[in-house]
Amino acid sequence: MSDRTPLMAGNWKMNLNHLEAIAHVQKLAFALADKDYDTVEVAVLPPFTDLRSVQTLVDGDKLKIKYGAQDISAHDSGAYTGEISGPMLAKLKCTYATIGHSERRQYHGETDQVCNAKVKAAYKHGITPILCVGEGLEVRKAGQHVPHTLAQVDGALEDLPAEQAESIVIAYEPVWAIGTGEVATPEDAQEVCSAIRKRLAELYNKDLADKVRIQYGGSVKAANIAAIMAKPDVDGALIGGAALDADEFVKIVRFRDQ
Ligand SMILES: O=C(CO)COP(=O)(O)O
Repeated sequence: MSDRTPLMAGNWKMNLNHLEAIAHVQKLAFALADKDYDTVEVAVLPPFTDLRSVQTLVDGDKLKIKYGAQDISAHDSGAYTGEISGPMLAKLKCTYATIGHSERRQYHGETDQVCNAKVKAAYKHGITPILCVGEGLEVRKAGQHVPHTLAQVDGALEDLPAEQAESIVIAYEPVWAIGTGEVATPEDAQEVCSAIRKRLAELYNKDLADKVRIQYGGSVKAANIAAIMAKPDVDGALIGGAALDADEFVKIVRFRDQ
């Protein structure tokens, strides 16, 4: 048993406006008992426009739910229309910023180099990156999923000091399992998560690698989370569709009760 606290994070993607966000977080707060947070860390990753509302709710009611952004700019300020900076997210007391989600890589051309700059920008402002990596279907069919994913890890962590890398969260999200209902097997998840941990030991050291939380993401539901979490190198999940249903998300958080 590792002493890593699992992180269950709901990536809402482009869903739930700020009013819906308030209702949703209230439902989570109501359904989760204090003891749930002792064994599992719970986070929501809403759209930018919801963050202020979520912050107000979490602060006002002293909720233990953490929150973060789905992206972060590599720049601190300036002429970058449409972008949201680290200082802005830090001001909203975001704990996390998702970086390099496959949808950002696919639709917004984010490269490993861009991810690397964003990881550094997050740390500069005290925000913990949730770095997303994972292969598409063609790469998986060619049996290249491990080297492909490790190359993404290498690229995003380039020149990142150990003091920062030790707190990073890495989410292994095979693209073919995202939003498709086709979940990776627990063995698939373990294979890549353990390869990522070994790579962290090579890039840094074993102590650091043993501290880093590595999540699985891709069609996670209450019905499959327990089997995935039973694998030794899986330290939580990044949940898309199922996180939009508060009851389902709470069941995922309580995977140990199943
Ligand atoms: O992309 C994901 C989380 O970041 C996974 O999405 P789904 O859980 O909807 O497959």
